[in-house]
Amino acid sequence: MSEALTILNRLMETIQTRAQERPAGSYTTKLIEGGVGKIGKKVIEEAAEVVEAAAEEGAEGKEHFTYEVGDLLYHTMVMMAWRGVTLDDVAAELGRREGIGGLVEKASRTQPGDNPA
Ligand SMILES: N=c1c2ncn([C@@H]3O[C@H](COP(=O)(O)OP(=O)(O)OP(=O)(O)O)[C@@H](O)[C@H]3O)c2ncn1[C@@H]1O[C@H](COP(=O)(O)O)[C@@H](O)[C@H]1O
Repeated sequence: MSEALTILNRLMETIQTRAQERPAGSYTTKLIEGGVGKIGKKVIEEAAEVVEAAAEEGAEGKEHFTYEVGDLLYHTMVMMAWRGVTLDDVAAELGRREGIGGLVEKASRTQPGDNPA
């Protein structure tokens, strides 16, 4: 397994354990106990910060963008744990989509007479 996947798996395990055991003094516990409202607020906030940082130029901008993507991934993974969805579940969904172009998939959902987006 790549180093990146090892770290993502380890982080997910930590988050899932926090979600089960709810230790005091854990930020993950606070998020999980706040439910979809609290976690969702952070996911939206971090997504906006990712978009903002993506426009920043240079090596510093890239570093900031990478930092914000880390925040977004962490908070999305907390939402997954709260919802009982695993990394394997999401990977399986992405695997199911492999080879199906986005535009082809969209066309398959579009009914004749629909207003093209
Ligand atoms: N990867 C992360 C991680 N990434 C980001 N964060 C936290 O996410 C928050 C990001 O929110 P902001 O940048 O908006 O900072 P803030 O203003 O302090 O946040 P708010 O108080 O407004 O929610 C910060 O508190 C970060 O520390 C994380 N907190 C925890 N982890 C991982 O989760 C593990 C368990 O953490 P605890 O549950 O806290 O023990 C840690 O060992 C890490 O591996």
